[in-house]
Amino acid sequence: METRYTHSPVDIRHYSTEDLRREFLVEKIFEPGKVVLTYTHNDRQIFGGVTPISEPLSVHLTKELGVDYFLERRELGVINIGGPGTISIDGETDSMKKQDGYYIGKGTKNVEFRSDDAENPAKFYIVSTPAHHKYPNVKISIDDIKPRETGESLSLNERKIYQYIHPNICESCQLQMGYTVLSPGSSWNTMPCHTHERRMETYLYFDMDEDTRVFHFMGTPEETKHLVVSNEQAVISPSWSIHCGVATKNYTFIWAMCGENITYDDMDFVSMDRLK
Ligand SMILES: O=C(O)C(=O)C[C@H](O)C(=O)CO
Ligand SMILES: [Zn+2]
Repeated sequence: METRYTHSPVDIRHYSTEDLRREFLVEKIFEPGKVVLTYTHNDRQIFGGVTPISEPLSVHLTKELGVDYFLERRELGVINIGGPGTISIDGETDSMKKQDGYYIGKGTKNVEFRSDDAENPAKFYIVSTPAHHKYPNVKISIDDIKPRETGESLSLNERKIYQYIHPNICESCQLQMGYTVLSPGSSWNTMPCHTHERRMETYLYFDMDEDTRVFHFMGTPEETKHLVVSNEQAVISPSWSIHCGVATKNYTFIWAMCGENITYDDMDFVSMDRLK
């Protein structure tokens, strides 16, 4: 597991492109047959990819977290963005096609991920945050979520926001997770942009062609910087940072947040005249 430490807005003022990418971009999330995880000290979120091929995969973190098993003091969100697979949770197995998700509560001892077809493996994107209460495990299908339809094609930001781990769907201690799909012809996400001082967030960009790039904006509203992001790469967004992007073609992203509250709309919107 790779560790990323935290920064103040002043720290990044003189970062080169390379410095910014090293600190805030995760370039490889899905590796065949592997569990690839990043631990950010921003609210201690762990995120990454589980890509089983012919053997099942599980997350084994004990010494790293000072516990006997991964979810002893954590909760977990999962969304499959690859081929069909299954998930076994303390012996109970459920199918997981593309866009199926799961909330898995604290205290769950065994989570095993499998692909149905090694030629078209499942890609489980997982996010875990500290938790001090057990809430029930819930399977979440995109079909059960009424998306928020937002933006408009004339502003190039028409998109649907599917809130998977959200009080409307399931309980959680602090994890919120969802899936935003840009309409064809739209390319801006989260514009007008916002910060949320009370929560950090990570973004995984995917469903992009090989040559599509997202220009992800970060930094304080008054001093923005950007990261050029390819398919299936993730960005860490500290609480003080804006997080929005524009791409050369439509795309999809998974956002995951944790911190003080689970109030999705608790955002500090940034007026256009502040952006620099
Ligand atoms: O398209 C959007 O707008 C989003 O998906 C925004 C994220 O959900 C977010 O930043 C929540 O704080
Ligand atoms: Zn946000």
